[in-house]
Order: sequence, then structure tokens, then C-alpha cells
Amino acid sequence: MTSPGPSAEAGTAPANPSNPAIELRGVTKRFPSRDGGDYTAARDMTLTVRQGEFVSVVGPTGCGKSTSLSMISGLAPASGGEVIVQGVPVTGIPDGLGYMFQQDAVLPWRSVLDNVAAGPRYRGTGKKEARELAGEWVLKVGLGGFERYYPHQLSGGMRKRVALAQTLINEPSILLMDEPFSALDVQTREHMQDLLLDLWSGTGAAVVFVTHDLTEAIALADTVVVMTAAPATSKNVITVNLERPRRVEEIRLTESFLAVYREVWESLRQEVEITRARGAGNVA
Ligand SMILES: Nc1ncnc2c1ncn2[C@@H]1O[C@H](COP(=O)(O)OP(=O)(O)OP(=O)(O)O)[C@@H](O)[C@H]1O
Repeated sequence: MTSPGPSAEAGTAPANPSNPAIELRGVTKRFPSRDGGDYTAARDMTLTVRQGEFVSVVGPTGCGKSTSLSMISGLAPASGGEVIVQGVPVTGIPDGLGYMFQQDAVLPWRSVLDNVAAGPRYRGTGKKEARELAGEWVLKVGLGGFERYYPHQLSGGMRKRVALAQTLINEPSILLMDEPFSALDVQTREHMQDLLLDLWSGTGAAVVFVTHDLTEAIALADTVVVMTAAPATSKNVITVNLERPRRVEEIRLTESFLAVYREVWESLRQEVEITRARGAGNVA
């Protein structure tokens, strides 16, 4: 995990339940291109995420998924349109934001316990109290007994557990996840998905989870947003009517799951084909 900076770890956002957690209204993002012009990464994008909703975002490679998260996080200001988090236009990193990337931000020179305690410590919690809290989170992510280990002594899956604890200890009300489990093997990934669902359940946090893995997208989410080929815009919003609690390994074999999978893939396929025809990649 990482967050865009320690200030993104504050977990005290005053969530007004009548506001959507996240809204993108007609958002555009342009970057300077190498030829001195502009490259449009997102165009007229609309997205609404309710408090407590888990939204997965899928789209062809390079379409602008990460850029969308960057705009929500305030790291990359939108070039046009409105980005609103908990009723407030985004002008910097919103309070209560947690951010988890594919590459974690576990610090190699800190023990598991101290890595997890970092967020509370940064926010001024005393060392003893932060470590006690971190100890609880280490247990919650299944790393009891590894508190004094250093990251190089852990497997990739264990490091990911540390990263998850590092993020969730801050009790984010908005959780942005950018392909957080994609480097893991399939079995470890499914464990992490189940763990994430267990820990997220009941927190009320709004999650935006970017992934290329449609099974992961559907298994986790209440809603899957399919994005177009670049520049990204929301093409389809598909509701996942699958009961919770879920076990990823089991749910992905059910007929209802497969029906959603077909719907998502049908929507995505055309965008992937456009992207491939442009020679931008082979990833769905
Ligand atoms: N800071 C930046 N400056 C210039 N161009 C950028 C910047 N960030 C992103 N882009 C461009 O915007 C486009 C969208 O990138 P983005 O990373 O959002 O896509 P993505 O859908 O997340 O990609 P992937 O599926 O491969 O992870 C890409 O062409 C990328 O090169």
C-alpha cells in the first residue's frame, strides 16, 4: 500500500451521508504531450460512488483508469469538470483518503509493527498507543507472530497484508485501490480479496478499485464501471447483484456471477478491440 503522502492517511473525514462519497461530473484530464501539445487522458467522465459502495473500474490498458484515481485523490487536478469528494470540490488530498497501489509502500527498514503503526504515529498518536493499535491490525490481517519481522523476511502476500493493515488502520472513508493485488499469484490474490472484503465490510468506506481482472472486479464490487478506450469516459455502469458476505473462490463459479461476467466483457470487448487496433496493448 501506499498513500500519496502522510496527509492522505488522516481518517477523520466528516462524511455527510446525504452526499455521494465521490462524484466526477463531466471531468476532463489533459497532460502535456511530448510534441508540445496536449494529450487527453479522460474526457467528459461521469462517476458517482455512494458512501459504503464498492465500485470496480475496468477498461482497456492505458485508457485512463489510474488518472481517474489521481483526480479523485487530488494528486492530478482535473483540467475541466468537477471532482467532488464528500460534497466538497477536490483542491488537494481529501481528508479520510486511503490509497493502495500495485507497488506497496512498506518501508524496508521498519518492522511489520512499526510499518503498520506509521499512520497513527504521523497523526500524533503516542508510540505505545500506536503500536497497540498496530498490533490489533497485524492480527486482523493474519500476521500475528510476525510483528518484529522486516519486509525482506516476508512473502509478497505477507507484504501485501502489511500494506492493507497500513492503509486500513487509518480508517479511510474513501479507499482508492489501483491494481493492488495484480502482482500476486492467483491463490494469494483470492485470499487477499476475501480479506479485503472481510475488513471493508461494515466500515462504510467507499471504495474505487481499478483492475484488469474481471473476476476480481465482479467478485468484490457492488458496481462495475466499464471505461471506454482512451480517452477514458464511463461507458457502462453494471450492478453486481450478488449476496454478501462473499467468498471469491466460491462465488466466481456461480451462474449469476457468470452472467455478470458476460455482461461486463460484452461491454469491454469493443473497447479492448479499439485499443488493440491502435496498437496500444493486449490487455483486457
Ligand atoms: N503525468 C502524466 N503525464 C503525461 N501523460 C500521462 C501522465 N499520467 C498518465 N498519462 C497518460 O495518460 C494515459 C492514461 O494513463 P493511465 O495510467 O491513467 O491509464 P490506465 O488505464 O490506468 O493504464 P493501465 O491499464 O495500463 O494501468 C496514458 O497514455 C498515460 O501515458
